[in-house]
Amino acid sequence: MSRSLATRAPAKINLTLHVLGRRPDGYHTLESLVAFADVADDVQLVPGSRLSLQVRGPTAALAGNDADNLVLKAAHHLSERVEGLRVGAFHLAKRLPVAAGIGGGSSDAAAALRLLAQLNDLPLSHPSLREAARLTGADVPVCLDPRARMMRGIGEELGPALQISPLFAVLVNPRVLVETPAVFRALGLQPGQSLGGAAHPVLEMASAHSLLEILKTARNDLEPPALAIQPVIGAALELLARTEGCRLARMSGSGATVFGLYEDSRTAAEAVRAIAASKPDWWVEATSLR
Ligand SMILES: C[C@](O)(CO)[C@H](O)COP(=O)(O)OP(=O)(O)OC[C@H]1O[C@@H](n2ccc(N)nc2=O)[C@H](O)[C@@H]1O
Ligand SMILES: Nc1ncnc2c1ncn2[C@@H]1O[C@H](COP(=O)(O)OP(=O)(O)OP(=O)(O)O)[C@@H](O)[C@H]1O
Repeated sequence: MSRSLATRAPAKINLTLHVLGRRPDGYHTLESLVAFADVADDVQLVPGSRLSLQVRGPTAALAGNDADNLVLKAAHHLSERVEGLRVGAFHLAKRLPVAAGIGGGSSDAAAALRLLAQLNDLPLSHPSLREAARLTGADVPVCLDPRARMMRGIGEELGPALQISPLFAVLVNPRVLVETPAVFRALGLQPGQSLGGAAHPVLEMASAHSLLEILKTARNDLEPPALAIQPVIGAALELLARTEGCRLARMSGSGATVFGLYEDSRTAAEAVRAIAASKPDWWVEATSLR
């Protein structure tokens, strides 16, 4: 019997997210510095003759039907493109919040593609793998090789991996589901409309301190429309911003997860304690981002 393969599916954090316009097909063009957390789902693949999926874990019930899971969607896209693809039984341990702006489903799908690549001796740069990622969702390509990098276009244009100094972060999700299409719609851009405007600030990756200063000059353009849909996101941002040592509080992706950045792990851990004490039902995690 073949050995099972396993990988982690880390949360994706949009440290910045600038919307540049809306394409005639309705998708929005973006410029985003993406990083990855050390909180993650776990994906396992037991090689076998049939493709299947079993989802367990604290947030499994929120992830929808297994048949609609992005893990299977990605695997189907790849098997349609690679003749004789070896497959098997996927096991997903789901613990990341769902519909939360941290790309949980996208990262699971990308993890599944990595495992299929490993099983079939395909390099991560294989065109069919990249195509399967792109067809599965806008955030899947950046999650294929989960290291900090710039993401452009609608998510398919990726910059080189960036050696950023790990950032000490706190992730907060007020446990409301936010659907990505609704947030983009609430921006109110017309198909074909361009916002022009300043490109992303140049990222000098000298130190965590200078990166923080650069991040402060950027923004997440999806924050205002997401807050209009779910005002509790504003409360989460305020709570983070008020914790001692918080250098920056911002929303990730289309929300509702927000992140705070801190100078060190001690102040980050202290912030987790303070927020968890006042909001015991919220998801609050200390993590490093890289
Ligand atoms: C907001 C981000 O999380 C930032 O990283 C992503 O752009 C969203 O990526 P995603 O959730 O993988 O998005 P998809 O599942 O491909 O698309 C969901 C919906 O979001 C909108 N969408 C998504 C990506 C994009 N660049 N422009 C869009 O307008 C579209 O209405 C699309 O129908
Ligand atoms: N493996 C999965 N994990 C979570 N959700 C999934 C998965 N597969 C499919 N879904 C569906 O995808 C939708 C979006 O979930 P996901 O957690 O990926 O959103 P997100 O964090 O907002 O993603 P993004 O930041 O890429 O917009 C959910 O409503 C869920 O029904």
